[in-house]
Amino acid sequence: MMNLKQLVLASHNAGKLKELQAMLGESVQLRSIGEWSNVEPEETGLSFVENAILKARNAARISGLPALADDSGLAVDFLGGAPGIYSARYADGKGDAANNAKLLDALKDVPEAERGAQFVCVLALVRHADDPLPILCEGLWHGRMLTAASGEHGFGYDPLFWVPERDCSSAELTPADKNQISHRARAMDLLRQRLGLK
Ligand SMILES: O=c1nc[nH]c2c1ncn2[C@H]1C[C@H](O)[C@@H](COP(=O)(O)OP(=O)(O)OP(=O)(O)O)O1
Ligand SMILES: [Mg+2]
Repeated sequence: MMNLKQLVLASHNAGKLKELQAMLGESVQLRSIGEWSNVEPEETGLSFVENAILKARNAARISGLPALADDSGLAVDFLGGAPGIYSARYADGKGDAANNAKLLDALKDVPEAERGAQFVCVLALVRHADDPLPILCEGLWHGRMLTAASGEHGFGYDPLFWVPERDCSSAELTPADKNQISHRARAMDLLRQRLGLK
């Protein structure tokens, strides 16, 4: 269907590259769009799907290769699904630590029963920049919001996300374990099926 030996990952997030490459194994080499450009496209979509497609098209256009994008985020029940597609920009672009501090503060008086949340991941694969039929796969991961950060692994909101099936934070999981059960793992599992890689 296309040469899948090399795919450009339309992401400037090193955490995503590491996780997605580990999930794909050695059969597909993911090359970061950072090899071509450090300019990040503006994520103007209103949904994870729209932003994933927009990022994938941009990377395919710049690189001339098929491109995979990951648009993901954290949807907190008490906040009506925020920060959602705005997760990376929640604290106005000040980074993961500021995002986490802002979220802890927003949830500081929220009781345990109302602290449900889910990580969302949408993967979009385009064969070329104007591909009329992007492959789309999504994954969700249900958990709860902790009242303090815990753990050193992972990236982003991992230290604040309690994983019921492991009884620890996402940042306390080993990378290999997170890559078996995360929202990204679920989306990638579907993508591998769609591509006939499993
Ligand atoms: O497994 C995860 N563990 C913890 N946090 C996570 C995870 N997955 C997404 N997240 C958070 C990070 C960021 O705040 C937002 C993604 O935003 P998103 O725009 O998709 O990614 P990004 O700007 O970091 O990189 P890029 O757009 O170049 O792919 O959700
Ligand atoms: Mg982004």
